[in-house]
Amino acid sequence: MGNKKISWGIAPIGWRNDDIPEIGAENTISHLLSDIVVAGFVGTEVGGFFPEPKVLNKELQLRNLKIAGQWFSGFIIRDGVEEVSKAFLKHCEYLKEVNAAVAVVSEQTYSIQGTEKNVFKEKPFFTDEEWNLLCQGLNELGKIAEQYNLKLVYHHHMGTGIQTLAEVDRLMENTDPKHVHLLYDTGHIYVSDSDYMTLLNKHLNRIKHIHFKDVRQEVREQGEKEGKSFLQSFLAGMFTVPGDGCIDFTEVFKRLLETNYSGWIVIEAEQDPSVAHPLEYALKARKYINEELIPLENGSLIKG
Ligand SMILES: O=C1C[C@@H](O)[C@H](O)[C@@H](O)C1=O
Ligand SMILES: [Co+2]
Repeated sequence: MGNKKISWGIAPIGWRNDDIPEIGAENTISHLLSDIVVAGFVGTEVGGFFPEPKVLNKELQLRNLKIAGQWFSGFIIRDGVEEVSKAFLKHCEYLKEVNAAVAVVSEQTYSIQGTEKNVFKEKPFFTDEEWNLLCQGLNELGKIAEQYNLKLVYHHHMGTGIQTLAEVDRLMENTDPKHVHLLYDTGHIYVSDSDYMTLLNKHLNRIKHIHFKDVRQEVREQGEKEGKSFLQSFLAGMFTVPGDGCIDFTEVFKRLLETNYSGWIVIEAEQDPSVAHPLEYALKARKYINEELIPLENGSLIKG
């Protein structure tokens, strides 16, 4: 039997992308959710185009799908935690209604992820005072999430103040492990640091949510040479599904099994859906999981 402690999901980002809402706009919620079932995944994350909880729950129920969580852009440094808490409360209310497990938080103050800046060279850095504000603020948001039975998982991200391993280390050291957990995104840490195992090994006990994102090394190198932005990089095909890029997910998955990881692993591969057919890539991801990862559990080929 597949490992019951791990739920395999796939994010809407291959069909529609909140960072560039125009692309894939023809993909409806029914289309997305049905594709997810066809590809053999048990859930997804909420995208910006998702409907109100009642409508979403009906669509999920019809397909026996679950919601893992949803991204939240925080501006704790820019706006202060009081202001951010108001929006975060609403976010958590929505997530509770759709029975999600995690609230994915990323600090977007000074972020260049949606701009035309060179994502390989122009990321922001926080001052000591800003670090304090952020860490204290995240502790507060984490407590709010718990009131809704959710875990706050912090998403390190290219082009933001929390991008590198050193920055993740500092964030983990200065936030309360009771309230602030970590989302491990293989693609973001690899593009940033050319390494994905150190973060995993160092912060295993804080990791409560995972994004499996693979990287096409040649596209990454070309993007770096040309000084591409984050959006230009993913449109050029920097990211792909596990098994299609340079990350060895067997190494990652073995480590997760050894340490009894329990929770979601969500495939998250943003590409231009007019270039990379979303269902084709979802099926490719599932094939890789079934053939290369699940057998590492017990030699079983049954879907998890
Ligand atoms: O988890 C994510 C959510 C997206 O909005 C983001 O840009 C993407 O890169 C990601 O990892
Ligand atoms: Co991610």
